[in-house]
Amino acid sequence: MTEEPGKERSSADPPEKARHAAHTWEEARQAAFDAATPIPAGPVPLHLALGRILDQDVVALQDMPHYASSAMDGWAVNGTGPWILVEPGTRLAPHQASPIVTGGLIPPGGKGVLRSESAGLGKDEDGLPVLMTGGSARPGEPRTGQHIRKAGEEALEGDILVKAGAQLNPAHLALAALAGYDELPVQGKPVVRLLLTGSEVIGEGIPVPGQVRDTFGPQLPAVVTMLGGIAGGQQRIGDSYEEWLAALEDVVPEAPGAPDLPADVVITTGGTGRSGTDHLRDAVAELGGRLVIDGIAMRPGHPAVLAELPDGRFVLGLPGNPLAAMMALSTVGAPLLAALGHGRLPDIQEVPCGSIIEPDPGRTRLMPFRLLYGMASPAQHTGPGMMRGLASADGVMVVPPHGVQLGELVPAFALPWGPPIPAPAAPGSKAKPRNAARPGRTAAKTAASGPVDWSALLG
Ligand SMILES: Nc1nc2c(c(=O)[nH]1)N[C@H]1C(S)=C(S)[C@@H](COP(=O)(O)OP(=O)(O)OC[C@H]3O[C@@H](n4cnc5c(N)ncnc54)[C@H](O)[C@@H]3O)O[C@H]1N2
Ligand code: MOO
Repeated sequence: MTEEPGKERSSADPPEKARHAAHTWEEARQAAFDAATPIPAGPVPLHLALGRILDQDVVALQDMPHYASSAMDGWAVNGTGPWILVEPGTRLAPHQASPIVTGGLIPPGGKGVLRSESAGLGKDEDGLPVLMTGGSARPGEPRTGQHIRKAGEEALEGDILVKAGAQLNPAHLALAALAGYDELPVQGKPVVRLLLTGSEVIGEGIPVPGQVRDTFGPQLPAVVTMLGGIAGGQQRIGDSYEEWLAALEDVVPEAPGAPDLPADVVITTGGTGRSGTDHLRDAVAELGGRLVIDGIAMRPGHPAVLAELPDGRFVLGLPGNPLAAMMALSTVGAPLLAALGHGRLPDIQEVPCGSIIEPDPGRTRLMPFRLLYGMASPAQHTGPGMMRGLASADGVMVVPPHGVQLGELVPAFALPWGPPIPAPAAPGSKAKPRNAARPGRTAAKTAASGPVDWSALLG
């Protein structure tokens, strides 16, 4: 059941930090998915519409092109030459011409365009300037309609230019612009702003003792995008309650170029603990928000929080420890962004486990793994504050509290940036090293008698 402590609290009645009922890992994913409804479709400016799913057909608002124009630099002419020259834009009577450039509006009475390289200027018997064919002109040039782009030759008013459901590519955007659109109706997609907290966190350079380099700024916008969100910029704050409160009221992106769209989700990093410097829950409560998830029985990432503010924004509180944060993002953020973006609850696959993993009663462990001979071996360097193990991982095992036996199938998920988890071998077939059939190799002898723990090979 979802606990909602924020609802009963007021700022005069500070929340009790120590008490909360953690969701199981499975409950937390489902609760995050169920908390959100798909964001309705709406118009977005063309420059932000790339990759979005078109919600309604784009139709031609008028004939395209909407006026007849010249396809060549030269002369708009009426009838046969020689032609008397008149001012550009005036109606052409038979045997009259006026200069025109490529794309120029064909004047009334213009029947064709004589290319500049097919034309020559001369004088008539009265000594007045006239235009004649010459140069590379072919006999009969220009024919009626020659080198004129007719109105409506690309589309007639009302024609469907792009069908609803298309994922908008750059050419779609150009076509919409050509048709006169400034914005397009697209399916909703969550805009995610990041609030990175911690006065010890520095954004550049080599950290001295007591400082840490920010791991979230370089990775979270990309991961948010991979999970189907729109990275909407980020703000950094220190550790004071006032900063937390002000920023949660309105995250002001510092990153230049962030799309100027209201946030649907604010992802915070740090401050999920229960010490005097951890303010997430208090700030959410003071803003009148409700906690959807307050802790998950998993490791790492157990202090993760999901809250909903009265204005409808979700706040996803990731723990400060970098690996813990990524595991919390995979558990809560991925389902939340999927639900907001019209998607399904992300899939969980199974992979044969390449090690014995002892029980850890009461909590799920999320273990980045490496695939060795088709089996998942826990990666090294996977402390909650580390990134090295995740950086080389092939996926993440979801190890149940009762542990896993060697060779047993264990639930697993792919990394947003990684390859899909390979389908496990058919029942009855044994996971074997690729060289198992070759005689004389140690692997061949051992694989024949059952699964082998290859994790010692991981460096
Ligand atoms: N007494 C207890 N202490 C802690 C518990 C607990 O149950 N009882 N849980 C631990 C676990 S597990 C986690 S996870 C963290 C949660 O910490 P917070 O979310 O409050 O985060 P901070 O305390 O602000 O930072 C934790 C850690 O992460 C580093 N950090 C913060 N931001 C960044 C960043 N942008 N890039 C890299 N590293 C970052 C920060 O320096 C800290 O080292 O609480 C444990 N403690
Ligand atoms: O579980 Mo914490 O979330 O270890 O790092």
